[in-house]
Amino acid sequence: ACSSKYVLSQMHPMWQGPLAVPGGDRQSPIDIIVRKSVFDSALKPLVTDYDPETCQQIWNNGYSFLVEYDDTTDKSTLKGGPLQDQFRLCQFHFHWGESNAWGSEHTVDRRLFPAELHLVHWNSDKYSLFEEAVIEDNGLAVIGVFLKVGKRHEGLQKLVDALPAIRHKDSVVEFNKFDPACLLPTNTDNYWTYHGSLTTPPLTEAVTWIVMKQHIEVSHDQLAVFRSLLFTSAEEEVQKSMVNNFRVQQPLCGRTVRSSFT
Ligand SMILES: COc1ccc2c(ccc[n+]2C(=O)c2ccc(S(N)(=O)=O)cc2)c1
Ligand SMILES: [Zn+2]
Repeated sequence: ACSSKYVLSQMHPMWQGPLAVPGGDRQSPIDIIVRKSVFDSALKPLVTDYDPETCQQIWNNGYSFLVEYDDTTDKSTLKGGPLQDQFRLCQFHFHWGESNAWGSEHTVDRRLFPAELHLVHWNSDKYSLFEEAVIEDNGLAVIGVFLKVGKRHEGLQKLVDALPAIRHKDSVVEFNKFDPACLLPTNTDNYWTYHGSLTTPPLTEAVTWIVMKQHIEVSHDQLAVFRSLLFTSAEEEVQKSMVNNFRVQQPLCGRTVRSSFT
């Protein structure tokens, strides 16, 4: 597991702050301006190889909910695409809005989506722990997938059914045999990629972002269950709905966004 060790207290739920990292010139998320992205024929297809047996738990960290994977071996990996090394899946989570009108972190030509999935991986060729990788330039690779409201996503339902058990911050339940590949779009060959950062504290500029061009569809009711989660722990008297847990777009600062497609 890659994030359960972290105390997330520094991550105030409504935190979307102007908080910039000193000298932070490669922050995320960004607006992807399609006509300004540069086609790179050297970009390869993504190669994901996820083992559902490595799925361990699902928990509410007070900012989103995370599905964590055993990343002590190379059983669930990502390579190819823009990556030179092999990366290990450690967790996936989502960002969403209080309404279907917004919620994603990245935007495409300023278009907002109701939610965005992040599959978080760390470079296991170069580092031996997530904690080491998270502070290195080429330490992390995060796949971003946009969610649109439409037909029900059968694969997502198993995850949605587990959410009521983790309504409050810091609640954890065992969660096994979930194959995150079912959350990827049918076409994973078309993506944008750029160098950026974590979108929550510690905002480290360690991420090779791989944002899928094709979205996935989930039902309105499935997304409504995301919004039934709470930022607050069971002890707090005022309960706050977990919504709008996204960061605002950050300056591109001269970075180039490459595309794997024309
Ligand atoms: C070194 O201290 C850390 C390191 C990482 C922490 C973290 C707290 C929360 C999330 N993380 C994360 O791992 C994390 C944060 C954001 C993202 S995101 N939204 O995919 O950019 C992915 C992963 C603290
Ligand atoms: Zn995220």
